[in-house]
Amino acid sequence: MNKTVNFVDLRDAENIPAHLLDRTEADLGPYLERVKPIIEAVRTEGDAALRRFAQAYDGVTIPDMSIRATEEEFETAFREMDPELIRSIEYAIGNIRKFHEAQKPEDSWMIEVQPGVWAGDRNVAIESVACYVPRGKGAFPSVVNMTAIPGMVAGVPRLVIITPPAPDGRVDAGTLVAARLIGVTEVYKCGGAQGVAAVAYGTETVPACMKIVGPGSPYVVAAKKLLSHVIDPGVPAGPSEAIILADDSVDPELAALDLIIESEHGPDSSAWLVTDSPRVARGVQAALPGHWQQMDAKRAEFSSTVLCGAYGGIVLTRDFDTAVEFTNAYAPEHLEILTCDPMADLGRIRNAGEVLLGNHTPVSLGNYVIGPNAVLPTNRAARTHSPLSVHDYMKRMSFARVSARGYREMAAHTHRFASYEGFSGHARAVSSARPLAKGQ
Ligand SMILES: NC(=O)c1ccc[n+]([C@@H]2O[C@H](COP(=O)([O-])OP(=O)(O)OC[C@H]3O[C@@H](n4cnc5c(N)ncnc54)[C@H](O)[C@@H]3O)[C@@H](O)[C@H]2O)c1
Ligand SMILES: N[C@H](CO)Cc1c[nH]c[nH+]1
Ligand SMILES: [Zn+2]
Repeated sequence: MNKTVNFVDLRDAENIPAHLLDRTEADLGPYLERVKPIIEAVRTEGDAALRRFAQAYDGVTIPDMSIRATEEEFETAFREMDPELIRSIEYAIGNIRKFHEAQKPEDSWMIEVQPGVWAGDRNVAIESVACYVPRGKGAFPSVVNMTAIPGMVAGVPRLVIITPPAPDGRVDAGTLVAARLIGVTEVYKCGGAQGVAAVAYGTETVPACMKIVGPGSPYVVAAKKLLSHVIDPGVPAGPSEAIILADDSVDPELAALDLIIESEHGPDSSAWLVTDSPRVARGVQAALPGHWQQMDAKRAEFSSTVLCGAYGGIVLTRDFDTAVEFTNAYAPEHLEILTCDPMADLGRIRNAGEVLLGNHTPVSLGNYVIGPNAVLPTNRAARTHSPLSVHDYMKRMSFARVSARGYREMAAHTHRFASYEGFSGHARAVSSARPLAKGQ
């Protein structure tokens, strides 16, 4: 594999070239056009369209494929699954559930704003949520865990999974095992834009849901964007991306291993080593080919395409402050900090989905077993969005109650506002025209 790792030397640069902050997701144009007819076909033809697209895009050869995973499929998945892997899925579920239970807000709270005036919030689970579990460039029982567990913790009454079928018309076994262990009973075989459309509009088999969560390819991201007026698209989680932020204290072999992690997701991923150490930069550049030779050929190809392409590689900065500045501007989905004092450097990070600290916390652990969610904002969305959490499966409603005592004071202030803004109805509702009992 004689590709050249993308090496960007910014030591003499006045500022960060804007194109370095781009991702493949930045240009959804072609995907938006591509998914429009798919969405319309699912809206008008329902299950028949899902079966047609499963054949066209997922290579399914079973024309009468059952769109909902059957009990027999769940049982077969358990029977065929390596017991050690089942134990690992259970281990991960335990940690992820513990983390998200700690996140869960109380059912409600209330304060007395003024004497005789009470107000508060109630936290209520969303009635129906669809969890998108990708299946194109990999199988993701880990994404089942990351999307279904917070939904169960939140108490969502109807939590379903949609995921692309394999050519034999079945759902990935790990996905079914994780779903059953978590308690999700509805798994539907539809992925890509057609899956998003199915839970947006509903079909004969797939229920319409109020929200969709979970990561996906640009086809999924484009469909969510086009259907955002029909179904809440949730956290913008697109192709995986990472920054490894390193100083001169790190072993380049370790930094190279961790730089590869997210780059292997697909050619549409992004991954950068950002360092002020020429030794580490050159050491990582030299180490990568050896790691690729030890990898699965498809994943090595994905990784080298990313790290030798426009959306990944090595950035060398004149000092560590500039490396931190690049990281905050980039707003990575995953950030690893490999420095002599990562906890101190954590305080300097403003924009990142998750931050993993030190040599013993590679992104792989965060992806699967630590507990925090691995469905994270991509394409710089980390500047304003948070990791998927229990809060994404709930919403708040505020409430208030004003006693007669509180009303007398509030009515006068309210009347002045309404009169100034020209709302006579607002004003009359708090005037002497209000038929309150005498003395109230
Ligand atoms: N941000 C996160 O938290 C997170 C987590 C896990 C994975 N990911 C990312 O999610 C993405 C998953 O993408 P994926 O491709 O593996 O799976 P996917 O399920 O998102 O996409 C595959 C689906 O796309 C559809 N499709 C394929 N070719 C098509 C075409 N030409 N036209 C229309 N539709 C087509 C098919 O229906 C297929 O099932 C990856 O980029 C991965 O990096 C992100
Ligand atoms: N890194 C992905 C989020 O970008 C999560 C994941 C799942 N499986 C492997 N990786
Ligand atoms: Zn990953």
